[in-house]
Amino acid sequence: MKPYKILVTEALGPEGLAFLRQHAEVDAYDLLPPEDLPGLMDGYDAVIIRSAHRLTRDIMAGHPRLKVVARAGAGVDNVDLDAATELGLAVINAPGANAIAAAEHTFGLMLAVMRNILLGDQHVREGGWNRQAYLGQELYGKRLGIIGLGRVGRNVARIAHGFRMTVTAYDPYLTDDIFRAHNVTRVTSLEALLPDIDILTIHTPKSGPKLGLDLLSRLPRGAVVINAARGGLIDEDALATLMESGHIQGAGLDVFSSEPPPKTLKLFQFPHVVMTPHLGGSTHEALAEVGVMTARGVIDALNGLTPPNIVNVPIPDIEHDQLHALDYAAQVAGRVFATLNPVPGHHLVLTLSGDIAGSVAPWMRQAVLAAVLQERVDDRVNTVNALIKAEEQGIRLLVEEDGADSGEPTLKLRWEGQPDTETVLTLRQGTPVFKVLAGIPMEIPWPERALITRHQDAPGVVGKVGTLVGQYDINIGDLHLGRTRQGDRALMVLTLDTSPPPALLNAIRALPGIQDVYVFEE
Ligand SMILES: NC(=O)c1ccc[n+]([C@@H]2O[C@H](COP(=O)([O-])OP(=O)(O)OC[C@H]3O[C@@H](n4cnc5c(N)ncnc54)[C@H](O)[C@@H]3O)[C@@H](O)[C@H]2O)c1
Ligand SMILES: O=C(O)CC[C@@H](O)C(=O)O
Repeated sequence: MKPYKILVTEALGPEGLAFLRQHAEVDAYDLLPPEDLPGLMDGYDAVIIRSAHRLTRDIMAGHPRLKVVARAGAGVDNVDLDAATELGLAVINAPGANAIAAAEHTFGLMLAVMRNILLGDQHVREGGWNRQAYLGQELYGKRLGIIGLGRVGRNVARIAHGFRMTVTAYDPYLTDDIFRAHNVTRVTSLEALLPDIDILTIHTPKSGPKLGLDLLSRLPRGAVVINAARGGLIDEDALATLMESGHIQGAGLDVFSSEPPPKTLKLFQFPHVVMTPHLGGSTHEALAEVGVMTARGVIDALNGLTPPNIVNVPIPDIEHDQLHALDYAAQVAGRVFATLNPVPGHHLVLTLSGDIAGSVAPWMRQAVLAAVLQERVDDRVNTVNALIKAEEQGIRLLVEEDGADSGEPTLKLRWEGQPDTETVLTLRQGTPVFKVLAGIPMEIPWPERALITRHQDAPGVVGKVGTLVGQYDINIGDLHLGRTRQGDRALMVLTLDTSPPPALLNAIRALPGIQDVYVFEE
């Protein structure tokens, strides 16, 4: 029996489906009627959609088994990200997997408009041969303006250079280096871009700038407009008005405010508007790439790993193995800290140093916080929703970086004002090593199975615990002792070769001087 059940609501590349089927029972539809989705969500660990479905709060809430939702594509505008995050659902996408396809489709639309390819085709099919009527224009030497120089925008720039176009772009979120690296002239406003280009193409997310009558009118007379990004970025009524007046010569549209567009769409009247049904990412190659990237992300997320294509967690740009090791360290530190200090404070102080300071810190704080909260929140809590759950619990996280940004990654945790709760863990060659536990300095490479006693430092305690463990035929692999000072608070950490039964734990608890016993097992 496979451990997971996954619903795929729309055709996914066969390679992606095959990967999913290695790990999960998969119910895959070529196109699930969207109205059937709400009734089908129960019982799945993950749901993968493409373009025909929307994952709203109502649809995602109330399914205890659901852990991951995925958009097999670049944009995630058809997933309610805030709701998914609050619900602790990891959101996966496939950034860049169809960027080449979308960029090539952009040029398909551009050439179709500039060279009258569809009109010519129709003319020939109708028996015509009027070459003069379909005189076109070259791309060579034209001024291309790109809004959004991301994964698709950069591929568009690359292809444009092949046509010997001059390329200018507007993208306020990127550094100058990226424009230089792609040989693109940077402008810092739409007002600076629009008047000086012949062809405009937009490649932002749905949240990008909306081009209405005012902005589109700034294009020079005779300009061409392409939108293969998201419907609504170009106002369709404004475009129709400017097509009617001849201000805009032609347009290529792959996406629409409403898909499919209504029969009343004014743009249908204009022969120089070329339209395709959201085909930008629809190549065999892109679907294979999208399918595999989405499937891997979904399975990794279900396995508790942090895939690079998770949308609602601030993933650091580090190697997968390093991330995995840090994730484990965060889990261990948070779990042990929360167990040894069961009475929480209001301010959790987390100090990060070494390789986890800087860009790794935003993710690390969520990972640690999730591990701490998992010990005390009934609801689902994970790296996705840790900040929200902490707020609900009245816990504020104070993150400090101690200035050392190289060397062994080290996490220090304590409830503010309670030095006895301090826990320090270092990641040494991939192994978590505690250096302080509950305020007591100790050096403990973390084992797979540990038994910890909290006791009063007194003669005989160690021997009595050891004898009891032996009576249950359990081998002790390692033993560490620490205390604040002679006769005061003490901790003993035993590495056990097999699991201690409840009767043994009760017997240890009953020993004089023992305050508590905890077991940690992988
Ligand atoms: N038609 C299709 O089938 C198809 C296929 C792939 C991608 N897409 C869409 O194309 C668009 C681009 O995809 P991508 O993979 O390149 O995304 P991306 O995230 O890699 O790039 C988007 C770029 O837009 C920039 N941007 C964001 N807001 C902006 C603003 N207000 N002004 C200017 N720039 C802004 C970002 O800085 C980023 O560089 C998305 O909407 C995506 O959903 C459509
Ligand atoms: O092909 C698709 O289903 C989606 C393509 C596109 O909208 C994307 O966001 O990647």
